[in-house]
Amino acid sequence: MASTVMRIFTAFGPPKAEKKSDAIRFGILGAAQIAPLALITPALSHPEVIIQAVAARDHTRASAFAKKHNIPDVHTSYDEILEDPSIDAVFIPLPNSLHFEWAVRSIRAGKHVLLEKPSTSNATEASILFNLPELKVPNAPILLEAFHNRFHPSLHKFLSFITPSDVVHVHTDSMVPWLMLDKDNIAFNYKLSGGSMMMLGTYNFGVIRMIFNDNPIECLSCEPGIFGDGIHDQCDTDFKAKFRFPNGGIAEASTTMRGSVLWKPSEARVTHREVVVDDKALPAGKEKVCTRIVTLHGFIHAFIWHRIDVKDSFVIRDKRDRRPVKSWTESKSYKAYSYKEAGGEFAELPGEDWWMSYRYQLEEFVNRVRGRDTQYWVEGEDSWDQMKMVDMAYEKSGLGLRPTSDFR
Ligand SMILES: NC(=O)C1=CN([C@@H]2O[C@H](COP(=O)(O)OP(=O)(O)OC[C@H]3O[C@@H](n4cnc5c(N)ncnc54)[C@H](OP(=O)(O)O)[C@@H]3O)[C@@H](O)[C@H]2O)C=CC1
Ligand SMILES: O=C1OC[C@@H](O)[C@H](O)[C@H]1O
Repeated sequence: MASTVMRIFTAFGPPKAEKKSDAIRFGILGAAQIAPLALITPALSHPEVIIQAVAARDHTRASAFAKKHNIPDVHTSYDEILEDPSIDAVFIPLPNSLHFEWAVRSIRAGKHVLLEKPSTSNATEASILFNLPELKVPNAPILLEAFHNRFHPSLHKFLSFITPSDVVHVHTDSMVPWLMLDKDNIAFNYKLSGGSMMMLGTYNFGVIRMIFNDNPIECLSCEPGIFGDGIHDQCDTDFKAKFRFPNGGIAEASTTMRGSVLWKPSEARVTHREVVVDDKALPAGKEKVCTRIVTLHGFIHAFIWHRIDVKDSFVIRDKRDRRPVKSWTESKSYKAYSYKEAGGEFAELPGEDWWMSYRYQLEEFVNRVRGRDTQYWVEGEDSWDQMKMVDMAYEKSGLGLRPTSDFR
């Protein structure tokens, strides 16, 4: 317990690294609520990252934000950050509807881009953004959808217990307590491309796509919940969706942004088909089969808490009539706050148990900018596929796609 408290305490107040003289200088577009968690805090412990500037629509607010977070420069507009030659990279934590425009503008200004999730409002925008000619030239800017949870060691440890082709069913759920978001939140504003699938469900969809290592063929059903007040009703406050994958497997996703006050960690539960297990000790005429269920509790905020449960249900049966002779289960639980703790193939990868998923993500972003190898990355095509899955669900829900920006 004491070590958990210490780990979380250090995650939010990490040791400050001495900055290298050629550190990457970030500008932040918007004094966003998420910026301290997603970038400013992780940057403290990174020797190659300096948060140099912030701009907000309201200069007084930007100045207060800069003072609070020790950011040296305050610019008067987002454009001014893009025009600043001392800025190497930008973080875009704007409402979803503005991701596309400001990512395109930033890339055209030659800045590397860390872009909040979801990458765009829909797949049309994603296809334009991730196929920009400016991204295909030598020394092109780096563009990353900030899918922080996908960089955490726990997710990779979890995936190491899964055989994608054998997955028959996936359950995922995630929630935000209702107290955390009022009706004015950008999450419930259609013009700003809000909705629970955009804000939270996208994590469920991302982890489902990683589990199958594939994209869904079809959204079988999608039932959204809405406020029903005639104002916010194009935005889902919660949803339940079902998808079919190319191997025949089914994935279910449910999310609520009106959850109970008691926070429940997100959960991804994966059921495999029954497979025959080689066992030389078995008498002729008998076979051993196994059905595996792997659960990751805490697939979004794994750095706070997570647990991976692996449950193998074995049966020894008669081959002729499939009559069970013996059955038993073997269960084991794991955690992986660092790659060292994940062990095995991961053991030598960098990180500390107090690194947040955002810190792991920043490590890889810097590696890419520096032209170094990355052990994990979310490619542009992956982000585009992700938005196709989001679109599939919105189409099925009857709420329709989130609006496409006019910006080109
Ligand atoms: N990675 C994560 O864990 C999380 C990611 N997110 C993502 O981050 C992004 C921002 O979320 P969050 O920080 O909660 O958002 P905020 O409500 O804090 O808004 C972000 C910024 O948007 C700017 N903005 C620009 N135009 C508008 C407008 N028309 N209406 C409202 N705001 C505007 C504001 O900038 P200004 O300061 O210039 O006024 C504001 O600071 C979203 O894309 C969301 O999906 C959200 C939560 C968690
Ligand atoms: O990105 C997010 O992660 C955590 C949630 O609390 C938040 O609403 C969401 O946008």
